[in-house]
Amino acid sequence: MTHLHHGWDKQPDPAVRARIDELAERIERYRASYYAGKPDISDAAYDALEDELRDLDPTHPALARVGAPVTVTEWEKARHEIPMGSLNKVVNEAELEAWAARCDELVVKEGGEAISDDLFVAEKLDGISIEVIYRDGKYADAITRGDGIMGERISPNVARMRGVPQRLKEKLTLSVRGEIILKLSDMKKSFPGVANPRNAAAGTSKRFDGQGCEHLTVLFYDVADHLDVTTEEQKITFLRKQGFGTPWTAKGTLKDVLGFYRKYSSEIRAGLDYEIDGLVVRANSTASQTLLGEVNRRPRGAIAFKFASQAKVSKVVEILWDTGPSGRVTPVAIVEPVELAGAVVQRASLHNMSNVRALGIGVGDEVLVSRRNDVIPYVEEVVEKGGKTEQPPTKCRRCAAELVTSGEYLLCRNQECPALVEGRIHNWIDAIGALEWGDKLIEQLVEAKLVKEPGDLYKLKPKQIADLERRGDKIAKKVLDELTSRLPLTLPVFLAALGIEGFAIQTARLLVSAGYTTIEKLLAATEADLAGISGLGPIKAGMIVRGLQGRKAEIERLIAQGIVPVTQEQEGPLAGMSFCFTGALSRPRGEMTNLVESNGGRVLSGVTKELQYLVSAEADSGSSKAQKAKKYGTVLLDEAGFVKLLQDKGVKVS
Ligand SMILES: NC(=O)c1ccc[n+]([C@@H]2O[C@H](COP(=O)([O-])OP(=O)(O)OC[C@H]3O[C@@H](n4cnc5c(N)ncnc54)[C@H](O)[C@@H]3O)[C@@H](O)[C@H]2O)c1
Ligand SMILES: [Zn+2]
Repeated sequence: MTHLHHGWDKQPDPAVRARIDELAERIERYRASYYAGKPDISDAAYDALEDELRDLDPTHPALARVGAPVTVTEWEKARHEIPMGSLNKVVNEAELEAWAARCDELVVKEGGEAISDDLFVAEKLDGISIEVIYRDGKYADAITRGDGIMGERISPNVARMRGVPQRLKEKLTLSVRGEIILKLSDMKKSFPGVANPRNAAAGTSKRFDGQGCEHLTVLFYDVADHLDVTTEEQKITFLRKQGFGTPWTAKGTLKDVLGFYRKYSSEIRAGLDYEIDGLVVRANSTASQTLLGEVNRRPRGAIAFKFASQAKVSKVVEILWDTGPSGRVTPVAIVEPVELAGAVVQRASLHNMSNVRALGIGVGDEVLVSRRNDVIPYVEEVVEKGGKTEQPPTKCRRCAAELVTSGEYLLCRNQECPALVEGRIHNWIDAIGALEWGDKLIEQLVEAKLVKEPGDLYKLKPKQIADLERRGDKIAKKVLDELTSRLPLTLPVFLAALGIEGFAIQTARLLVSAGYTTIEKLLAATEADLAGISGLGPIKAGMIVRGLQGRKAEIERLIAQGIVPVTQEQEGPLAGMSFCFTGALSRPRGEMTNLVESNGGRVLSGVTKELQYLVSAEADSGSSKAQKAKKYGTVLLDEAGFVKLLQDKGVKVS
């Protein structure tokens, strides 16, 4: 971290001073690009830097500016009748509560009424601010925010946008404020290849030829003075009556607002057809707003309640290329420690090789690290280059084998690579459910070359384990007992333990219930044989066959050692039971089949001698299947009887 908290009683040290100056200079530069519709960095990175500056120097003039000065363009400059401001922001509930409490205190002191019980909320649209002027009810002018005082007159463009009436319902002269946005559905339809609606809206709305403006939308949220209203609610009602499009709004108490915010953060936001970056909360009463006044062209009686962005800037110290258990090489950035969502972060994922290339990241770079919903932190972007761009390695860091590229990934294909061996052993231990076997022990055994494949586990002598660092006789006995206590393995467990791609336990069970009841039968199966099994398909069938063939020698060694999967009995509470479904049942057939199979039972398509249970809508139906079943002595069940049987066996049925 370049800064830590330091007391304001002291003069800031020169390093902090330098960081302040650097941040201020960069912030100005980023703003200029951003308001021209060509941001250099993401909003999250920008906000992180602005927050950092605010922490270091809360009264820095760079923080007080609104928008950016208008640069020379084809558009005519125009002065706003009433300056267009910005909003202060809060990013969590505690900050919002503090804002409301402060407002209440100020208003009450001035003889007004507390605002917390009468707030007005609107979606905070992530677009471009615009002032639109009507004269005698007719559309007259549209001016961008610019630096808040002077903007650009882009009237012909805005006239073409949706949600902007040419005429009002009444012959009024007034100035309204709104946000130019590009709806996501319109972006998809009319702006192929564009990913950021805000930037597209900014660029398009300033095109001199006006092309594309017909796909933009303006939503209005404010009407300047001219009117005789006493609340925000009346303003928005007025706007809607005059034919303006508006964002969603609501009135409520502080508690209501917190509820809206949670609902928006957790679900509503994701389903909207346009982007919002928070909610705007204001005192509903315009009198209270006037009492509260403004500071730095930011009203005190209103606040941007932004959705949390769990991102901070930090510096890359090192880039690691870890080979994982599947051979995949995952790049990880080691960064200077930063606190994110309550945790100190030092490692951030870079996903894969392609991503490293796309980011152009290197040691020494300033990066934006984020952590969302408790997932592993990752590097979102390079904010500023500070060093050489990282070149992906050509050799595995674990085994020095040449790496190969597969799609977006780098892979170590050396089957003897310790990372892969560890991965396979790990998978075996997990699948058979042996306890006491930690990662570290597996690592030690692989390192000592005592274990190369699962079969080697069963050859281990207690002394070999006991002699490892920090182990001993007791541990050795315990882990070896665990291992043998799991024998014999059922066929599905044996198969899943091999860890073949696309071959988890469910799939293994499916194969067994489809008649592949021995390992020999499976090894003899072709892709075409397996592809015919319902629920498998050709892709999985291919993976299974190739995976099994690739491990054939190893499987044979296991069997030769006596690790023979037991095949006669399946595992699960319904092991050894068979069912057939017929007629219209209330649950989908697939669900019933899955219920049986995932608990070790078998589903047959017709009534045979070996069928134990026939399940139909009515247990005593006279259907041909039912008659046949009676002849064979098959038990007839209705759906309720079936459910009861499963429940009696301990199967959960929802
Ligand atoms: N990426 C970059 O380089 C960069 C640079 C500068 C600023 N920014 C971004 O710009 C934003 C800050 O600048 P700002 O002052 O333009 O906006 P702001 O986020 O501070 O919010 C104020 C603006 O919100 C808009 N708004 C939307 N819905 C509204 C509603 N219902 N009621 C009232 N206002 C509403 C208005 O245009 C208003 O001017 C930040 O999100 C920041 O990340 C990014
Ligand atoms: Zn390797």
